[in-house]
Amino acid sequence: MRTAVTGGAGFIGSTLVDRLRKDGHQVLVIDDLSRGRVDNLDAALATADVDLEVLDIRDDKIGPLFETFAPEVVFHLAAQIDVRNSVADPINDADANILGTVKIGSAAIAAQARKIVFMSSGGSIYGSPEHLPVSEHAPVNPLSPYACSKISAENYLNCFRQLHGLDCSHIAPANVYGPRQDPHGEAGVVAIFAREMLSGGNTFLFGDGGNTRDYVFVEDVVTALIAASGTAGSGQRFNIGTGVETSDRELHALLAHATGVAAEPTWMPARLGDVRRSALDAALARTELGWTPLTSLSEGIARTVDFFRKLDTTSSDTAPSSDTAPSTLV
Ligand SMILES: C[C@H]1O[C@H](OP(=O)(O)OP(=O)(O)OC[C@H]2O[C@@H](n3cnc4c(=O)[nH]c(N)nc43)[C@H](O)[C@@H]2O)[C@@H](O)[C@@H](O)C1=O
Repeated sequence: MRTAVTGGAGFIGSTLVDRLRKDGHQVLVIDDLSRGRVDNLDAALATADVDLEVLDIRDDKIGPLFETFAPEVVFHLAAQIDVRNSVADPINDADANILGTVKIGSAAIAAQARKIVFMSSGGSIYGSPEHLPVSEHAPVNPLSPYACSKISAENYLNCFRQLHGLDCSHIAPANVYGPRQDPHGEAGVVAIFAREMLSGGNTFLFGDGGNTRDYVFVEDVVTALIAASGTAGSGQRFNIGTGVETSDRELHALLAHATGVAAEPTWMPARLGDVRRSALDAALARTELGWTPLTSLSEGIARTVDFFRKLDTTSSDTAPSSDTAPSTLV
């Protein structure tokens, strides 16, 4: 199958590209490298099956590029991913995430692609829901421009599906973690703790350390993206998470165990804007996509720590990939 992956040089995107390539697909990566890294694609680009086009998703060249490559499926992961940045600069966020999606969707329609699989954000679009784990039936309640832009992009793609027959599904993950996550970003606490513990730095816990998150391993998210590229789940959003809440304190202890570092965290006041509890109900993905998370948190953390440990010994560059590239947070 011919596939295009926007944001394919980022943390999630490049993991997706690796899987698509191993499954025998042709991949066109579109990434402006604002956050993504070519290093993430080193193995993929060494093959004849993967090409990288360094381009902003809003560039007019996207149309002709898609017409020439003729992807059957477009995985759209490129986005402005910083929630705080979306609050400070909602116009930039809307420009990248809404207009960028309209551009990618229009190019996919013109190139007669079959489907677009969109990276939404299960962690942000429901706000602070009453019941956890939250299902897709819960009302959306965007508390940031970022969440607004993700919901808006879903709506545009659903509209294009009805207007033009370009099929779509939306993958809405919880807190994604794993190798290649950017430890220098605003979010991504697993990568942040791993890097700090391995390099002898400080780790911080905010408030009482009792915030909870649903941590889902990047390989499991990639499995969901690929499962959604078939005919199932037409026009639907799929929450992708484990349904399990892990507190910041518990996460810190798991990372300390995996790195073998016993350092105590530095306690800081609670951060304004931090959600208290978060977990996603992925029942729809289980029934419709046959998806289930295969990686336990302890195994995923061990693999992530292993990645950062090797990076330390093989490179002086301590800044591996970013979240989903040009910019995703989920
Ligand atoms: C939907 C939503 O999802 C994510 O936001 P997040 O859940 O806040 O992600 P995080 O990895 O920054 O924090 C997770 C937990 O970990 C705690 N925590 C402790 N110590 C540190 C610490 O040192 N750094 C950070 N960042 N968090 C820490 C922090 O207080 C929180 O309880 C982002 O993708 C975000 O962009 C987004 O939109």
